Amino acid sequence: MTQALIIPRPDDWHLHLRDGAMMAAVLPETARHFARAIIMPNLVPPVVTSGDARAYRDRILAALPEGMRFEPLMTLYLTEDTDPEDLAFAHESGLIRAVKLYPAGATTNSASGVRDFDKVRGVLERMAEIGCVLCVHGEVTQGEVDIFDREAVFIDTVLDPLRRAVPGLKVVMEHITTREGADYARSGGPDLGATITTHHLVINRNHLLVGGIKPHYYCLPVAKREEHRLALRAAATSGDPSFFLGTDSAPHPDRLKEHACGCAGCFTATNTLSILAHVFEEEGALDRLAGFTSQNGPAFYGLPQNTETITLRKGGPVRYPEKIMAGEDPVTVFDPGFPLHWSVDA
Ligand SMILES: NC(=O)N[C@@H](CC(=O)O)C(=O)O
Ligand SMILES: [Zn+2]
Ligand SMILES: [Zn+2]
Repeated sequence: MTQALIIPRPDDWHLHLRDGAMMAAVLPETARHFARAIIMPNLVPPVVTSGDARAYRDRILAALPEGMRFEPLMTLYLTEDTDPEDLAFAHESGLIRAVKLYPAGATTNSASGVRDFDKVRGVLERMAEIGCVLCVHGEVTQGEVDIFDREAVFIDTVLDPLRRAVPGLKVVMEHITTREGADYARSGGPDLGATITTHHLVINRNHLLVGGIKPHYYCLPVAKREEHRLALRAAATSGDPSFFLGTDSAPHPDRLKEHACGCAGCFTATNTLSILAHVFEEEGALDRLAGFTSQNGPAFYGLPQNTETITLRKGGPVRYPEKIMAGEDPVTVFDPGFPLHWSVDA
C-alpha cells in the first residue's frame, strides 16, 4: 500500500547557498522542493549592506534554472558598523526579511561578526521598532567554554540579557542543538522562535565520533548527546509554533571537509524532506510535518503560507546521489545512516 501526504510547499528558514559554481550546484537542490528560504549572508566578504543583499539576490535569481520558481528571502550580516538607516531601508523595501547575528569567530565565515554587544544595541533597538527579525547563531566563543556547552552558556550569558535589553525584538534561535535551547525557545513567547535542522534530528555526537571521525557529520553547533537529540525531536514534532525547519544546509567541497582542519557544515538540501518524513513518521507525528516545514515559519515571519502543495509518497527505497558536483568539486550529500522511503513527487 502506498501512503501519500500532501502538505503546503515547504520553506527553509536557514539556508547557505554560497556563490558562483557552488551556488549553481546547490540552488536547484533546494528550489526543487522549497518555495522560499532565508539566505544566510556569510559569504566572503559577507553581505553587509542593502546593496550587497540586492546584488546577491540578483545573482541567486540569475542562477535559478529555467522553469524553477524560488524566492530568496535575503538577510544582512550584522557587524559593529552596520548602518541602521540602510538596514531599515532594506527591511521596509522588502529586500531583507532578517538580520543575522554571528558572535565573531563562532562558525564558518564569522570573523566580521559581533565582539562587543553594546556596539549593536542601537541597531537592535531600531530593528525592534520596525519589526525586523534577528536570527542568531547562539554559541559563545570564549576558549575556556567547552564546545558542547557553548549554546547553553550563550542562552544564559548573551541571549537572555540581550532580549531583556531590547524588548519587542523578534529573535530566531538558529539551529538549536540542546534541551536548554528547546526549553528556552518554548518559554519565550511569540517574539521568540527556533529553527531546527534535519541533521540534528538524526545524529548525536556518537555518530560523529564513534568508530572514526565522520567529517560530513561535523557542523556547528556540534551535535550533542542523545538526550538532546531526543529533546529536539520532541520539540520539532510537538506542533508548538515556536519551532520550524531551518535546514542549515551548508555545502563545502569534500576536499575541505575531509581535511586535517575540516569545515563545519552538513549538506542536506537534496534529501531533507525524505529524512523529515521518516523522522516524523517514527515519532507518530506525520500530521505535524506540515506545521514544522510549511506553517510555523511563515507565521513567525508574518508571511503568507504557500498556496502550492507537494506530495510525499512512501514506497521503495528513495535513490539520491551520494555526491553532487560543484564545478570540479564533489560535495557529499548528508547520509542519514538508514534507507529512506518517502519521496517527493516531481
Ligand atoms: N552550520 C555550519 O556548520 N556551518 C555553516 C555556518 C553556520 O550556520 O553556523 C556554514 O556556513 O558552513
Ligand atoms: Zn550558524
Ligand atoms: Zn548556517
